[in-house]
Amino acid sequence: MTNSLLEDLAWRGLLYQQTDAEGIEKLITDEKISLYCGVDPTADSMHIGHIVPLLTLRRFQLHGHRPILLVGGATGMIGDPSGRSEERQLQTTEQIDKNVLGIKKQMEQIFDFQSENGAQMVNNSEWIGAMNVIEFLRDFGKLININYMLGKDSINSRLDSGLSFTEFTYTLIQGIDFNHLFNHYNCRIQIGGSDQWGNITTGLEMIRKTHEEETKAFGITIPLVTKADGTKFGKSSTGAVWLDAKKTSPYEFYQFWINTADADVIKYMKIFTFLDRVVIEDFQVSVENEPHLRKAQIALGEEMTRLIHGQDALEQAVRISQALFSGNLKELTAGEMKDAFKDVPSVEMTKETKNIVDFIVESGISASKRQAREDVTNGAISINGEKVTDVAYEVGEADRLEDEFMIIRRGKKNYKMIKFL
Ligand SMILES: N[C@@H](Cc1ccc(O)cc1)C(=O)O
Repeated sequence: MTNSLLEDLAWRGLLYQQTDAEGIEKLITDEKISLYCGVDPTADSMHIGHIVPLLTLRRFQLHGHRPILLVGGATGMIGDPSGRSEERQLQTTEQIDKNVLGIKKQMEQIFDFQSENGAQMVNNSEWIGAMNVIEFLRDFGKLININYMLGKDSINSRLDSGLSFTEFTYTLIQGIDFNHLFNHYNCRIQIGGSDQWGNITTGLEMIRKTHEEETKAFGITIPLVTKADGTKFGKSSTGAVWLDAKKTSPYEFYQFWINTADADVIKYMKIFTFLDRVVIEDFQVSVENEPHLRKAQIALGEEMTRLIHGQDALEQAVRISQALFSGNLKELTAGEMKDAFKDVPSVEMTKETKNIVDFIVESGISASKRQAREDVTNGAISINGEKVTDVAYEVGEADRLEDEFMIIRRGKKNYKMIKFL
């Protein structure tokens, strides 16, 4: 292979299927092209699984090609059956409008919109929303055979478990999108996750049937990101890892990457970061020779948190992580503290002032009064990062952060959040 972009993509493990590898290589070597990837507004934020094709598109942009970012205002109304074992719940128009805004904002962060090959954002409701049913059936439905559709994995695999006519037609809508972008934006390639193969090829079929000469449009899919231990990629202890800081805080986001297993970290660096090959190869050596330093994990956490949340949020995430590691909580603000301890067990207590010994028994920190007294005198108890060694200490207003909560620790690692009612 002589095309440096494709070589890089192959090295990163980003090429799963290509409709015509030679054709694609020739096309992007000879010309700067436009190419697209779509995201349906199924939620008001994307999660990290969504960004793999988008980051790939960004790699094309860095090589001079123009990305077209499609938000599926129309397809989101239908629901893509690809890769799903069950029919989706329909969403309301209001929900979809809200989701579209959230997703657009996140796309804007990843791409450059200013340069000569600046990204372009489109919403398929622009052309699908205006189409009437006769037009749909005559101009597009006629191009595709039922038998051809039934051959698609996304459809075939759902025939027994149930597939509505609505989701059955989804692939035609995405096909119309590709055809539309080919006609109006000279869009030559569609990129998607491996589950999008069927939808991408429907588009190519439509383009082929509506254009006389041999057409020059292609599809590329990207492999599903997997984990070496066989569990599902992209989940933290609390669920999906979202890009929206309100759903997954920058600290949690940073932690997710930092906790990557040695067996996965280099693979993720290749897929998710824009670090150069030589840099990643150095990290690979580090993972092999000095894995305890976790240099690669730290770099991955930094790259990803900076990319999605910016430098300030990254620095804050690092600060929280260090404070937790050293046990020195005094450096954290109340807000950071809340974020850092989101997952520790919590108990609810009333706001009345209480003696420390009673307080830690009642909150379940120490098992008995005798134990509690011992813990306090031994210096094993701290409130919001500050040791309390006086058994006569009265826990009160001054110990409540934001008048709402408190972090109490027994020993080195036993944290509890007290929520005041
Ligand atoms: N079907 C894609 C999203 C998409 C929608 C419309 C398109 O034209 C392209 C892609 C998905 O679910 O991930």
